Amino acid sequence: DRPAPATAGLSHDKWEIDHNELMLLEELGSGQFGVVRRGKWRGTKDVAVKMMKEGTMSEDDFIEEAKVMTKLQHPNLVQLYGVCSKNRPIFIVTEYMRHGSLLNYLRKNEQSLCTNQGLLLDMCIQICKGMAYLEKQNCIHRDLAARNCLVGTENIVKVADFGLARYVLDDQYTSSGGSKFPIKWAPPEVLNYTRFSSKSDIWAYGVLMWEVFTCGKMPYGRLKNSEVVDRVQKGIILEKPKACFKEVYDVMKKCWSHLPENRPSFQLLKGTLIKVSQGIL
Ligand SMILES: CCC(=O)Nc1cccc(Nc2nc(Nc3ccc(OCCOC)cc3)ncc2F)c1
Repeated sequence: DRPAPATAGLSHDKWEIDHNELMLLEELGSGQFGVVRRGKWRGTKDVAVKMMKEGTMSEDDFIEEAKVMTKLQHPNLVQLYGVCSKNRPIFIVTEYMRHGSLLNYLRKNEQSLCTNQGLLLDMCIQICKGMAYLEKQNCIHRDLAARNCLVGTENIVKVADFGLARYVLDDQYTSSGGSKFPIKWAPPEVLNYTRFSSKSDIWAYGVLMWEVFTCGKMPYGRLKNSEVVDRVQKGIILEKPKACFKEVYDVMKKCWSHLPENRPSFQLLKGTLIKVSQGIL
């Protein structure tokens, strides 16, 4: 596993990274948390550095959580290397993924991807493996979507920002009535009671599969959030993407079972998807 970062010897916390060991390079983009830049750690290691805009997150709680998150290690999870918490803004240092967010990757490569169902299904299976690991570790993502997955070399796909949603202070983002809440990825029990679980992650995963097989379309098109809430409550689900085998759409529909207990676990889903991929390819 990863070598423990050498700290300046001041703090004996191995998740603390000395910012003097970081060289910040080009900006990669920005999220609701602040700016993300590519960086070099100890001169050689490519990293992504999320510079947390002040006031966007409950920092002390997050730093507590960082100790746990550095222990979550899986080939399909973007590895958290550590935090620079001795200064403000705090830096979150993670593994660098060359091709950026899955959503942008799907949209940019639509031509070559939308005829390659095998590759699209393989991406979904990789994400399912990462999520099955989180499920086993009792870690709920709360914001699973193609925008929060990242693409590396050789079509490797990883889940990012797992569990981070708990530390966002902006309640426009955290409350289901908020303008920035990801309504289109939320199941009925989250819309009504904000009840998150691995089964609400499963619903979001079904929407993520729909994003993958439409090569990055916006779910429910330009419908307003209130219209989407109305449809979801009535049990109206997303239509089958054109470039999608019926067997794959059947899996999406299972993820969108109205009751959480009728949805599969990621563990079960992983086996089903692998069988489907062997059957149709
Ligand atoms: C959802 C808001 C949010 O966090 N967004 C957000 C934006 C930017 C970067 C990250 N994070 C990470 N990015 C990379 N690699 C990366 C590589 C290329 C790239 O191309 C941008 C220009 O494309 C034309 C973007 C990202 N590796 C690890 C991350 F952790 C997260």
